[in-house]
Amino acid sequence: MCRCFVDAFLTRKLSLEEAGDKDSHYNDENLAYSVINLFAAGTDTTANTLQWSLLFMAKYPQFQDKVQEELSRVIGSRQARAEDRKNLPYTDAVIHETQRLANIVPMAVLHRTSQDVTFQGYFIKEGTCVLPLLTSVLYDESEWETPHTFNPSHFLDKEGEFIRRDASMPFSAGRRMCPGESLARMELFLFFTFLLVRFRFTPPPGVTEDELDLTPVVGFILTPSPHELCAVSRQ
Ligand code: HEM
Repeated sequence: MCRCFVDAFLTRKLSLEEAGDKDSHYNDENLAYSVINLFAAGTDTTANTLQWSLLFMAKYPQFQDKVQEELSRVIGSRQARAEDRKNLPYTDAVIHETQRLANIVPMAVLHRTSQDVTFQGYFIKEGTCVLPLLTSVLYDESEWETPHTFNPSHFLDKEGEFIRRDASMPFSAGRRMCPGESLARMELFLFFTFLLVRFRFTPPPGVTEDELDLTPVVGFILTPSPHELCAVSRQ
């Protein structure tokens, strides 16, 4: 019976051992690191992005209104399914804009050149550490109309249809870009819509929207500073 990633890994390990392969990559150390990677790379990132999305919704009620109007009109009070995304362009744009402005992995992950390279006239020696600064793309003033402001229109055309933007790369780019992108996008869509169908997010009593502070806590991942928000039932 294969219930999960760990079962699949252990089954493969066993069959390789039975076939006499004692030196495969399917060993306990790699199993532990893979599980750690899945938790570290796959849980914090999505949870953080969701925190940012709720903070943006509480701070900008005019955008929350539009998301909730679209959700009520298209799916009503039921839970969204993956296939609903194409019919929810405004909601999709809000999630993309959340990822752009939240910029949670600003320096992607450290890479090292495997050989000497000349890139755009710059010589980079083999073995040099390279940090791809995603901030430079996500906040690029030549790409975005209002790079430093939350603006879902960045991802909408004149008819209100969702548009992809090349400069939207919160998962980085190239061969080593995030392998969890499609899973993360699906999770963000399902969790965000689930919450917004059921709740209205507001600042707590006595706090204004303007007082919600978007300054991130700086670390390897940019997280929102701790906030209290109210989740008011809509049903
Ligand atoms: C909002 C969610 C997420 C964001 C913004 C994100 C972003 C990133 C970024 C920027 C990188 C670095 C890519 C590079 O080296 O240039 C990365 C790597 C990685 N991500 Fe994600 N990620 C997310 C969710 C996930 C999920 C859900 C998983 C797995 C379940 C995952 C697994 C990984 C792994 C294993 C790597 C390392 C890949 C490698 O070094 O080859 N991530 N992610």
